[in-house]
Amino acid sequence: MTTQTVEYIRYRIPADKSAEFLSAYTKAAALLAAAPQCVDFELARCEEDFEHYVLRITWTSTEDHLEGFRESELFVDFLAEIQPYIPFIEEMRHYKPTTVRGTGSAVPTLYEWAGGAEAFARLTSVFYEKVLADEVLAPVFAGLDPEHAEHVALWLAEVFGGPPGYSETQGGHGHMVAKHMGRGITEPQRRRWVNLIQDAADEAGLPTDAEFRSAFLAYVEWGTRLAVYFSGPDAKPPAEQPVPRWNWGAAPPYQG
Ligand code: HEM
Repeated sequence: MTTQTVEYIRYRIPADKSAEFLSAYTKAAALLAAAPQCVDFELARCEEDFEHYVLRITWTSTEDHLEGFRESELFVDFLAEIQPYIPFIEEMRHYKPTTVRGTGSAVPTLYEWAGGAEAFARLTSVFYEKVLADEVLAPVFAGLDPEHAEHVALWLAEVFGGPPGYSETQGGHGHMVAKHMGRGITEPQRRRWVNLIQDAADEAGLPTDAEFRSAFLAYVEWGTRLAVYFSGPDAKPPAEQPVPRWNWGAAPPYQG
């Protein structure tokens, strides 16, 4: 359970003070942005009743907010900006996030964008043909289970936001990671894996747009580096964790 807490501050600002309120918060925002206890924040104005504003601030924890930020020099400057509006606060409390959370379907998943299950099946089948013909990787995958490519396709599909096919038929994150333990994967092998999966993505016709490929490669970099770590001598078996769910990161899909 995260220690993060979300503070909601509801204001009712008379119409004649609204411009100066927004200007004060524009300055106060720089102080929140500089606070190491602040994760993110947003001030929203009510569409139905312009006098109502809600400021949402996510803090690393309630304690960090009350004993860290509130005791800091930044807070002195922050307070100087927003003090005139304290009498207009209607609610100021911390809320703990519950497990009820999620994202909607406004943004397609990487899985949908790639072309769904068939796209990942094409990808891994081309990829493992390349792997088995590759002088660096062929020895690593000698005696490969014929279903390996299909399993990896299920894994990638699930990671990129598709159905939980790997978790349901093979196991969770720990199961997948365990397949790499003791294999002593080297950096040249890892890098070849990364290069070949990108070649395979081209040949299998996965989208080539900048946003998709940068998100795809980000996961491949992350995943292969974890594979190297877990294949090494110091690796401890991972605690069972859910399969990671990768998303678009800083560059969402371009939908013109
Ligand atoms: C993003 C990176 C990676 C992903 C998503 C991935 C995925 C997987 C999955 C899902 C399995 C289990 C397959 C099954 O359940 O049958 C597996 C096994 C394996 N992986 Fe990876 N892997 C990655 C990186 C690597 C790298 C860099 C290497 C070596 C260069 C590697 C070598 C192997 C080997 C040798 C196995 C065992 C194959 C077998 O069952 O005989 N993997 N991988």
